[in-house]
Amino acid sequence: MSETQTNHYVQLPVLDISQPLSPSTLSSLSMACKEWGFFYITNHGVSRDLYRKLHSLSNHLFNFPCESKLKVGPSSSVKTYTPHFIASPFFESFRVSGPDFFASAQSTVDVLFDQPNSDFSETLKEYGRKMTQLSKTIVEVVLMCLGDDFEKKFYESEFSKCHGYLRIINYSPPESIEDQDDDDQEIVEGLGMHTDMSCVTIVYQDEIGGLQVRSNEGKWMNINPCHEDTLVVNIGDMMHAWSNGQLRSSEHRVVLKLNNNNVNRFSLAFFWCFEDDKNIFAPNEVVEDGNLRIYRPFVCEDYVKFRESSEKGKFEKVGFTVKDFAGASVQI
Ligand SMILES: O=C(O)CCC(=O)C(=O)O
Ligand SMILES: [Fe+2]
Repeated sequence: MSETQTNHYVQLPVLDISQPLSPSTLSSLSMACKEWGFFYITNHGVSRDLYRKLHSLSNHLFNFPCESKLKVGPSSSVKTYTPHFIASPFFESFRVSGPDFFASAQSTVDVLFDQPNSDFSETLKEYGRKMTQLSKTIVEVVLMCLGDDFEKKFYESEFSKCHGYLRIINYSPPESIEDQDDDDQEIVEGLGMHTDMSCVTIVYQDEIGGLQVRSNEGKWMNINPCHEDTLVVNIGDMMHAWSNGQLRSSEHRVVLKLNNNNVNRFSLAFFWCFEDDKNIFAPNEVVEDGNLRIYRPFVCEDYVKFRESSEKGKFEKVGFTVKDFAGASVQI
């Protein structure tokens, strides 16, 4: 199914993560987190060189024959390789999980390569370490958006056991079609509409673009393709539920144009999540005066399992969100 590309770009604040937060930056960030659940970060400390390396090493893995890649995936309890036709015909991904990113990456490499090779795992170890550091800083900043000193009050007690995993994604371009209108470009979904389950997600997307966020009115808005110097951050369901819905976990998707010179789109999504046995329950201070809780308390792992098993949404292509899972029919 194809549809027509829209040309609306959403305006999002850019947070210089290397600098102390000014009151005006905090206020625009806070607005963006509540309205869009998306913002950009810059000066994140990941070099262009590291991204180039990640891209070329990942391509190497994706270039293995399908039969080899399938050996990585379904055999393990964590679905490390997601083949085409799960999320969409154009989507495939490898997952690398923390905290030992090296070991996780190496278990994939060991299945694919005949010879010992640690280039990929070393690089993933470095990227995992950088994303872990960044995620911690981002969670602190996001907590500041909720109230004065909230990072001091809640970071240690609620967020210090978070863990991360990375999804390395290869989108193959759809084949071009005839009868194309010059103004309106035909598009297909590379990754269907979903919300992330994480507390926060950090996305690197290459220059091709295609990431879109759904506005409150249901309109698809483009998120600028960022170059190596800017990353996209979005709020996921866990943070949304913990903040009693104050921070938005927006529906988003990835669209692919039918004619982009046959170039694959490459992206990296790093998900920073609560520990499995965490009971998510918005603290009193987070529930604004006069408001009630909009989610019943739930255990993180149960939500992840609900998402993985829900028929409509085989993990990446999700029809359900935390609202379906823990939305309170009676407010508490
Ligand atoms: O590929 C992208 O740009 C975003 C991927 C994404 O939203 C996800 O994996 O959850
Ligand atoms: Fe996502």
